[in-house]
Amino acid sequence: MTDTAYRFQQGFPKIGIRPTIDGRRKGVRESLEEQTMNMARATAALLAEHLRYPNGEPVECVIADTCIGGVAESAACADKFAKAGVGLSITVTPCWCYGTETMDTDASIPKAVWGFNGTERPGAVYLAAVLSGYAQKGLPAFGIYGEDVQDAGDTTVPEDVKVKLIGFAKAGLAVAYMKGKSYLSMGSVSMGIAGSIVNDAFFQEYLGMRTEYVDMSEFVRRMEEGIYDDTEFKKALAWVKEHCPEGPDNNPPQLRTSRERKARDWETVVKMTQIARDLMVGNPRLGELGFGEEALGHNAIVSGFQGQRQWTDHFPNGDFMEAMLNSSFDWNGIRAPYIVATENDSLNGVSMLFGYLLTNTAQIFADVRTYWSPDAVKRVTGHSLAGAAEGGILHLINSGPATLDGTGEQTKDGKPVMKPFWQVTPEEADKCLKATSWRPASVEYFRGGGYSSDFLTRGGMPMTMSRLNLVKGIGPVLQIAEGYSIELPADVHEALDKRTDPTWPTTWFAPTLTGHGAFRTVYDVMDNWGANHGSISFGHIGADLITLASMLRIPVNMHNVADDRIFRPRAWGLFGTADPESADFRACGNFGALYK
Ligand SMILES: C[C@H](O)[C@@H](O)[C@@H](O)C(=O)CO
Ligand SMILES: [Mn+2]
Repeated sequence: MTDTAYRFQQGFPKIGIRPTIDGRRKGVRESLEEQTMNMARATAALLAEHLRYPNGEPVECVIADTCIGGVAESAACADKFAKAGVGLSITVTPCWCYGTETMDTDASIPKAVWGFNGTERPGAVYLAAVLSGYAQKGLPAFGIYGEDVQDAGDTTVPEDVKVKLIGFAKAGLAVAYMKGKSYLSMGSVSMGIAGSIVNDAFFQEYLGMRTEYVDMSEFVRRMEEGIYDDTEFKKALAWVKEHCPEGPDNNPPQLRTSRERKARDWETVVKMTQIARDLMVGNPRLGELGFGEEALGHNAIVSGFQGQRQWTDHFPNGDFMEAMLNSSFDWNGIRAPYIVATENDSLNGVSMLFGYLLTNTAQIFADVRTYWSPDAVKRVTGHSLAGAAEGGILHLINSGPATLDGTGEQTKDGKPVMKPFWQVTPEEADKCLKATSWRPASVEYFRGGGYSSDFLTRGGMPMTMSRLNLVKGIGPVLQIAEGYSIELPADVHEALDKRTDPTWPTTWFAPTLTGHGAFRTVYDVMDNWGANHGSISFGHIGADLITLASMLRIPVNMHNVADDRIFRPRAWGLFGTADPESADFRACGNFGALYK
C-alpha cells in the first residue's frame, strides 16, 4: 500500500446536501421537485469540481433521497447522512419551506443554507426564516443568497454563490476531518514555551480532538530495540546522502564534531524521522516485524516534538525530522505532508493544521523573530526597502521545522508557489531539495548535534501567517496576517541573516497593511503578535481561516482581510454590525465551543 493510501484509509467526511421544499402537494410541491433537486445536483457538482480531500481525490457529496418537505423527510435525511459519514450540511431551496420542520438540528456539524434569489417562489424568505430559527435554537448557520435575481429555470450557480458554497465547504470539511483525530505530544514543554503545554480541554472542546502523549524516551527505545523498518532506513539513508547536501559547519572550530560523529548523527536523524511518523500514523511494516502495538500509531493528524532541551542536550536535534515530515516528499516519493510543530508548540501546530486542511499544502513553522524597519535595513546595509517591503519586513526563521516546500521552488506560470502534493512534480521536489542545505546544528544551542535545514524562501509568494493563542478567561483566539514573501538582494539578505543563526531557513515576510489597528504598520503587526511562533501558509487564506474559526467559535482578534471577503454564520450580525471584530468575540462567547 502506498504511503497516501495507508494514511487516509479511514476515509473522509462527506458533504450532505439537503434540498428542502414546500410540503404542500397537489400543485406546489410537484412544481418545485425538479428545480429543487437540480439545485442540490448543481451544488454537489460544483464542490466535487473545486474541492479535494487531503489524498487528492475529489470531495464526495451525499444528496438526501427525497426533497425535504417536513420533519419525517428531515429525519430520513439525517439518518442517511449519519450512515454515510456526512460531516457538514448544505440546505438548498428555491422556495418557501417550513423552517424548523426542515432544518438540520445536529449541533456538531457546520451548516449552510442557500436560498435561491428568484421571484416566482420565495427562497430568500425561507432562508431568512430558517436562519432565525437556527439563531433562536443556538445552531449558527451560514446564509447564502445570490446578489442578482435569477429566473426560475436557471440552473447555474452564480459566482458570488459559488464563492460562498466553496468557502463554507472548505472550512466545514476541515472541522469534520479533524474531529476524532489526535494531537500527538512527543515530549513535554520546551523551554517554558506556553504553547507546548498541550491543553486537552481546548483540543477536546473546540476541535473535537484527542491529545496523546509519549515521552521522548520512546525514540531511544525504538532505536535501541530496532523498532523501525531497517530496510526503509537503509533506503532512506542512501537517499539522504544523495539528496540532502550537508552545508558548512558554522560552529567555532573547537566545538565542531568529528566526521564519524556527523555520520552517526545522520543515521540518528533519519531513524527519528521514521519513528516520529510511525508514532503519528502507525506503519504496517512494524506489524510484519512483530511489533503489532507500535504498528497502529496514535491516529495523529498533527504532532509536536519537544526537542529542546532534554533531548537536544544529548541527542541530535529534531530539525531534519520536522522539516522532512512537514514537506511533500521524502525517500518514499511525493506524498502528503505530516504536520509537525517544533518545540511541541501545539498552538502553532493547530495553526499549521488549519492552514493545511484549508489548502492541502505544506506549512512553514517559524519564529516571528525580528521586525526590520526600513531605517534599520538602510543603516546596516545601505539598502532602501521598496515595493511590498516598503513598510519594513519580518524575519521568519526557526531551527528546522519549516517545510522544504517553503523554498518556493515549485512554480505555476513561472511564479513560485506551494502546491498540494499531487501537483508537485519530481523535478520540483528535487529543486526544493537542491535549494536546501543541511548545516551541522549550532552546538552551543544543540549540544547533541544534528542538522538544521538552511534555505531562503523565494520572494513574491502570497502568504498568510496565523497563530492561535490561549487567553485565560476567553479561551482560544486566532490572529491572521496576509502578506507576501520578499526577495532581498543577495548581499542584503546575507548581511541581515548573518546577524542571527544563518544555519536556519529564512522567510522575509511583509504583511499587507490596512492603515489601521494592528495593520497600521509592519511594526504594529510584530508588536501585536501573540507568541514567539507563527504558521505560514501559501496563498491568501485569511477569509477561509475566519470562516473556519467562526465554525469552531474561535474569535479572530486581528486580521487584514477585506470586509467583503469575510463569511461567518448569519447570527454573528445579531451581535452587532458596525464593529464585526467585537461582535465576533460576543458571538463566539455566546455559542461556546463546538463540542462543549
Ligand atoms: C535555539 C533556540 O533555542 C531556538 O530554538 C529558540 O530561539 C526558539 O526557536 C524559540 O521559539
Ligand atoms: Mn521557536
